[in-house]
Amino acid sequence: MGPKRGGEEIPPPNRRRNDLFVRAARREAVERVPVWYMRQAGRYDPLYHALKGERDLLTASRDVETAVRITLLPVDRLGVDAAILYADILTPIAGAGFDVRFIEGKGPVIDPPVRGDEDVARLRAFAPERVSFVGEILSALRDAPVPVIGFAGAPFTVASYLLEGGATREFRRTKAAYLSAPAFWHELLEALVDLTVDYLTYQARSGADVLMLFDSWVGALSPWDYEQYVLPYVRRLFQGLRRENPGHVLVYYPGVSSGELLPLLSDLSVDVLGVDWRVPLSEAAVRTRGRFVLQGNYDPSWLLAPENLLEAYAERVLEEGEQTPGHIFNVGHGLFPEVDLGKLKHLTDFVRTTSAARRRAQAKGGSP
Ligand SMILES: Cc1c2[nH]c(c1CCC(=O)O)Cc1[nH]c(c(CCC(=O)O)c1C)Cc1[nH]c(c(CCC(=O)O)c1C)Cc1[nH]c(c(C)c1CCC(=O)O)C2
Repeated sequence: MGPKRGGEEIPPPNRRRNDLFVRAARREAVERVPVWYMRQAGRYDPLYHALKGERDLLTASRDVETAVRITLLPVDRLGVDAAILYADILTPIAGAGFDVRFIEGKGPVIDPPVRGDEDVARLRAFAPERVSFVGEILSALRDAPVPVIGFAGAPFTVASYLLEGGATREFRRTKAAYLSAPAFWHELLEALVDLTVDYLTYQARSGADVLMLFDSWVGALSPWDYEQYVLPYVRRLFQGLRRENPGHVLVYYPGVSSGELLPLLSDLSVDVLGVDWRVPLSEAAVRTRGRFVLQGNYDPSWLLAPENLLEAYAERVLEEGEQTPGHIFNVGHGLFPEVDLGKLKHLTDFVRTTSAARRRAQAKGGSP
């Protein structure tokens, strides 16, 4: 029998054939830099579209067999060192009974959006069993060759979809909520923190090795607002996750244009911090006082460059990564559908072989 927590049996950890990602996240010695990509599910890959068919994302991800195959697709096609659950940050929001739709070219739409306390009550009534397909997908991935990343949206980023009803550039309703209805904002973010701790803990118990929190849009805030209206919830969320899942790797991605927020994050209880491409990794390490392994931060648009240039950029990112406490290669924000599968495979191979050669040269004491 495994250990118990809260009266519930905790399954033993998974054994992966390739555990490079987890070792790098724990700052153990690695023979090369692990690599995976945000939004790697495969919109650049015709096989992804064939597996998904005419279904929308939420419908396709409820089909456990399809979701498992899509989760593993980039592992097979690209040779990445981690797989990420095929779901969305709005999966639990749909599970809580909100009408969430993905509209081609527009992104997610929530209609009607959140307006009052009854919506907060709906979030409070969510239990992970309402999205039991997520648990089934992760259980089916216990034999996967690489670590599996479970994830959720962070309270601010999810609140912005809930309040705006969809994507926005200005975040006016979201900012109005914390500025002019702080009690409501507090109730909403508290509800999202609790929901997210439960949901990610459920993912860990179901088989996820890594728990990642996407806060893609916090870069829209000033450091003052972030510190006052968002950071306390992020902090509490990670404290809860650490308490419930002490053996799991925790990752925070503060998203696009978050460079000015980095100094505020250095005391967060996480192992890995995702960085966008606007800040060099060496500088991100200074801003976070060397507290984290850094993940990133290749501009996905560099994949539009010819292969020699695309390699030069990758080498630059690898060099920067060597000036941090540890590096996991990734894009600074998600891959987009126009990315060429062949070029992405080329980049992946390049990162694998180049970082291995650099490590070997360093071990011999020479310069790479
Ligand atoms: C902000 C955000 C969302 N979703 C997510 C974030 C955080 C990361 C980020 O900043 O990119 C996270 C996400 N969404 C999806 C995954 C799983 C697999 C993967 O990373 O490849 C993950 C980790 C599937 C998805 N989620 C979505 C798709 C594309 C639509 C589809 O294939 O049906 C996928 C594969 C749709 C989605 N979902 C969301 C948007 C803005 C969009 C549409 C925009 C776009 O097209 O790029 C919300």
